[in-house]
Amino acid sequence: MSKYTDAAKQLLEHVGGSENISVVTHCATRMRFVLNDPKKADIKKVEEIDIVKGTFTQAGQFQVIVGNEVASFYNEFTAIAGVGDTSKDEAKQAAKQNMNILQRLIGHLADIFTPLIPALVVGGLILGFRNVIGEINMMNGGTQTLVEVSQFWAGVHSFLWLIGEAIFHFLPVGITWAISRKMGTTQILGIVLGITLVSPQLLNAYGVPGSDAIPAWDFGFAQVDMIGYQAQVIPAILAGFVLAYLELGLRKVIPSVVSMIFVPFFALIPAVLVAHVVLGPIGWTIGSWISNVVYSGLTSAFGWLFAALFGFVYAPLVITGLHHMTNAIDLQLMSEFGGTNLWPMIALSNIAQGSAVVAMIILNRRDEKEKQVSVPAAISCYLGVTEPAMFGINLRYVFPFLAAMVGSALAAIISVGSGVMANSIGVGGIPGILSIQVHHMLVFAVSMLVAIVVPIILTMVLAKTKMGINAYKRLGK
Ligand SMILES: OC[C@H]1O[C@H](O[C@H]2O[C@H](CO)[C@@H](O)[C@H](O)[C@H]2O)[C@H](O)[C@@H](O)[C@@H]1O
Repeated sequence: MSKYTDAAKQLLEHVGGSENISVVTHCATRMRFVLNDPKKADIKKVEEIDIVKGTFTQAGQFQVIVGNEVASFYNEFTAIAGVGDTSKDEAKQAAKQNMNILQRLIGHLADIFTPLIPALVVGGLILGFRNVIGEINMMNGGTQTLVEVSQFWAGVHSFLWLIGEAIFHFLPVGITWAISRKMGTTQILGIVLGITLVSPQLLNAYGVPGSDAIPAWDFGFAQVDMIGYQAQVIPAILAGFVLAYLELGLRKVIPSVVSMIFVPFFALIPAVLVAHVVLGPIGWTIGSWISNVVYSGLTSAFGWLFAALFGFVYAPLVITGLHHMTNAIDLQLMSEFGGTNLWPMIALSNIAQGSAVVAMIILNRRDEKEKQVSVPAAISCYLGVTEPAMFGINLRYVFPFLAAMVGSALAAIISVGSGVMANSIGVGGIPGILSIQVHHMLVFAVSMLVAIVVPIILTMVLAKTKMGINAYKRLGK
């Protein structure tokens, strides 16, 4: 019996038992259910469970917000419930859901990038650390970097790139794997497909612009360029879905007695071919187009407006669980422009939510019970995970949530307005500054300060207004 056993049993009962669970997965902070009959879930009782911070229903998916311990809780839950994480039904269920094309696309992107987040965050931390030791002139009176003066740090810098490269340049492997996982198809085939997009046999994507001759497969009647898709998102997404749909289609027509041989064979080879002949070049063009639009939008005269809007709505987007789609754009920006001006706003929004909680800690300093939730929630926000803060505190009172959104919008305007770029996605909280390009660190620090100070002051002011007083009354405080 673990410390999660009781809560897991209660959750199982209140979602309607194992028979009512079609699929259960988890992301960084929440359990995500596809329920056979959503009406059988007793939402009120689920929300009363100690470990549960809140619930949310998004496009037919019932999400239960647990917080940072969700992975351990999930293991206990699935062991008790006797259900696994992915299932063939998942794709069918998703298709049944009543979503328009845009909602489906965003939902797909969120599902693909959620399992990649731990690797992306480690990668961001590593690149951030390399940034500090390799770019900041902190030695010999500010004239040299640590790497320049010390063989040890030069070795560390070079070694860490092994991991950084594996995460960011070999990302297509993660994407095609995540798609096969999401679609309930054969995961190893997804991995193999991804490797064929970044294989060392190909000309590295980063070498393409300066290359005199592009190697090609010569089929006699036609040649196909042997180009790698390092760090490219869209080619991998397109190829991953082609493979998954081919496999799902073939499973229906190939007799099960020979399906183990013929399904992978007839799914993988055409998928790799189509990936290199059609999808790769098209996907690369679409990816460049998307990143150019976002980058131009943020660097245009109206950049501040986009920034204000993004900064304001990012936290509500996190509530829906669809925010992970921004990773696709960040990664595309990184491959196109060597950095992203979108991700710094994400870190700022997370910091702003944490700061609103800090204000609530100060305001409710005598409330010991609330402090058990609010203190860890604020720390978690400052380290990039906001659900415990939003569902545990800010959304319950509402006004701190609003104060954080305003602070986030202002900080985003400063960040984007000053041209801040991050080298990569990083830890989306205070350590996020390590991922910011060195010459932008100072101004980013200013926007961080705004994301801290404005929500704190605004939350305190709003607490004294009708909005704040009503919130306290509503919560019986
Ligand atoms: O849903 C979990 C969290 O997802 C986002 O944060 C995570 O992804 C960020 C990159 O998009 C990364 O910077 C951060 O460190 C990760 O925790 C979101 O920004 C958070 O608000 C959310 O809690």
